[in-house]
Amino acid sequence: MTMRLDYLSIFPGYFDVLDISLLGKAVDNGLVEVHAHDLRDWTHDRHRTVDDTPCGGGAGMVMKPDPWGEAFDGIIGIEPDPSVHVIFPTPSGIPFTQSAAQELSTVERVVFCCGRYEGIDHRVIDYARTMWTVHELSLGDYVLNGGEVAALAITEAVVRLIPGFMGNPESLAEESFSPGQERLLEYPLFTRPVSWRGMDVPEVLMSGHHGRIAEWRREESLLLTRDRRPDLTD
Ligand SMILES: CN1CCN(Cc2ccc(Cn3ccc4ccc(-c5n[nH]c(N)c5C#N)cc43)cc2)CC1
Repeated sequence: MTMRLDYLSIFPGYFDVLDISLLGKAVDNGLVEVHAHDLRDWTHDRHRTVDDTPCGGGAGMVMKPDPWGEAFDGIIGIEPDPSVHVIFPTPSGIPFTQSAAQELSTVERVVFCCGRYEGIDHRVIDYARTMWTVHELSLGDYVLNGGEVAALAITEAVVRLIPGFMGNPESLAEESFSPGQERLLEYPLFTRPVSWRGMDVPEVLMSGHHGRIAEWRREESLLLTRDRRPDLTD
């Protein structure tokens, strides 16, 4: 299966980065195809206007619905198709999780709608919900300037789960936050040299005793999780 990824944004250049690193390999291997679109291509005025003042007053600007609607018609089509998943990154979205990434990794077509300013006219989201499967997702409780960085993060989390993408699929199953995994943070990692600037790799890791190593790693994960993410131990 090839996953088609579309990105709608007034900064389509954000997505040039998808041509490099592992994601670039996924494109070369035909696992994903990536299409970035400039929302301003669906404006008709000289200034290529995509925003206007908020109805009801308030600070900042809101993205006009018209360019989004015309872009949807051109990129996705005018017929409803629930197999198309449309993602609106937004501060008011549902927190994006590994299980959401897992679900999205089986989808054949994903369209990211990257807002800017104070957000997108809500009728765009309401319209999209009548046509496709819509996800309003948030990366976390902090404020970004737009949806592009979130779209890149969601893309990386999803694409790496596509069968055939990662060389060693077993490593995915062991990762924190993977379904079925106990929700623990990763233990500390070490590699050569064994001694570096007066600090040594923990002896147990050099013992070759797999049982003791597994025990040490679990204990470290438990300590770290209890210290940094007590919410995961509920
Ligand atoms: C009246 N006021 C009341 C406060 N709001 C809050 C607000 C709304 C938008 C923006 C900027 N922005 C525009 C599109 C867009 C998409 C995603 C994100 C985003 N931020 N953080 C995440 N985890 C994100 C994700 N994913 C931010 C975005 C900033 C602040 C404005 C209106």
